[in-house]
Amino acid sequence: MNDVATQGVHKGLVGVVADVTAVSKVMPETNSLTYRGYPVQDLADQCRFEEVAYLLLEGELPTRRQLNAFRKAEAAERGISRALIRVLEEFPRKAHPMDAIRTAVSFMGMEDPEGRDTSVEATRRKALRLYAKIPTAIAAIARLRKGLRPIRPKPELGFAENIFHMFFGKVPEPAIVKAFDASMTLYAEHSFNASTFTARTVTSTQADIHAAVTAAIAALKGPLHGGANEAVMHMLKQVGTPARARGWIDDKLEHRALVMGFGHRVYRSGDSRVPTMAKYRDEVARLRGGEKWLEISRILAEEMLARKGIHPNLDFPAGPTYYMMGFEIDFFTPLFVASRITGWSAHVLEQMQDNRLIRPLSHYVGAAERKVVPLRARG
Ligand SMILES: CC(=O)SCCNC(=O)CCNC(=O)[C@H](O)C(C)(C)COP(=O)(O)OP(=O)(O)OC[C@H]1O[C@@H](n2cnc3c(N)ncnc32)[C@H](O)[C@@H]1OP(=O)(O)O
Ligand SMILES: O=C([O-])CC(=O)C(=O)O
Repeated sequence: MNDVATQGVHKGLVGVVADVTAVSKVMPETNSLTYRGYPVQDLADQCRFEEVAYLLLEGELPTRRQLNAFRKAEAAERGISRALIRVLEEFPRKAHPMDAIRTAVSFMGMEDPEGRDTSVEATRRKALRLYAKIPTAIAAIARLRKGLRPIRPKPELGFAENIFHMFFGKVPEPAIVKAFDASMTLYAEHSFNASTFTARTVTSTQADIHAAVTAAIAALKGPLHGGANEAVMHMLKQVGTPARARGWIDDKLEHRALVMGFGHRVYRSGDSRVPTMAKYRDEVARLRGGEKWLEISRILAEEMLARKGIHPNLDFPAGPTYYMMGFEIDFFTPLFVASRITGWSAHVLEQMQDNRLIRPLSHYVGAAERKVVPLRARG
């Protein structure tokens, strides 16, 4: 095998700057992140997710009047069609909800009144419909697979409250809603991560936003990306008790296994979003009696840093937070979708407005050129 590095190959596109963006800035040197110039921690603490969604889609934080109009428009689009519900009813009960929401978004594209219109104006309207309808579809998937009827969205509820209402039929206390809302803000956007880059690649072919988002959901599912928030909770449950945590990690590191929720391609000394998410996780643990998960998490993080020099990423505190809120583990990555749809849409719009087909090169290392032997002579 040739030495690929000497051939100009950037495996995994490590270190490659593929385009410019004005959506967000990831700064590993200071462990910080801004959305359109605003520090993500400040957005999570001081704004509602609806304001952040508006910021990502429109480029500026909304005035009160703009926010009211945006909320109204979103609330009016929350409903999903009977046809989509019938499709969801047919899905196998054992289907992973990420596969179900990926297929639901693909179906929404076929139903959308502007499905084939790839103008910027139509794409902006479709982005709003996706942002409004995705939570409704995810909650319907959660209910239907238990044999329960979906709960209709309530237009008078905020984005976060409405998700709890559609999943559980009730809205928890404000501190839990705030923690969830902050997680939506923290998950919303992160420059050219694998799923966003996938959405931009699909958009670069002039395919429509539903195609781009369907592909982005497929990319987010993997455990090296969004799927890690589910893997983290499975891992914490497998560890089981704080007393077992050090032995568990000894075993993993001895076998050179990945410890989920740790490491990051861009951040090397800590993920900008972790302290804020950990603060809300700790509050949820206090309210829900989940201190055991905090103690296991503390030991795993301490050991990973001391022995491997690797820090946790956002999925590490987010996974147990969703668990303590009562969500089933295989809905954690779909909840990530409900947030990241805003970042994906902002990137789709940005790509459309200054497009060039994304098409890198490859360095060939296969067989040398040879003659085709006809089938009858191949034995
Ligand atoms: C929202 C998000 O998508 S955040 C990311 C969520 N993903 C996870 O939590 C999955 C676990 N983490 C990982 O697999 C990786 O850290 C990734 C995929 C996120 C980043 O991958 P890369 O940039 O290719 O890894 P990187 O080059 O930093 O790895 C360096 C070394 O650290 C090791 N390492 C990195 N992460 C971990 C981990 N979580 N557990 C154990 N070892 C790890 C690698 O195996 C590698 O070891 P080696 O040099 O002996 O081969
Ligand atoms: O940036 C990445 O590679 C992954 C990530 O943290 C995200 O998408 O939020």
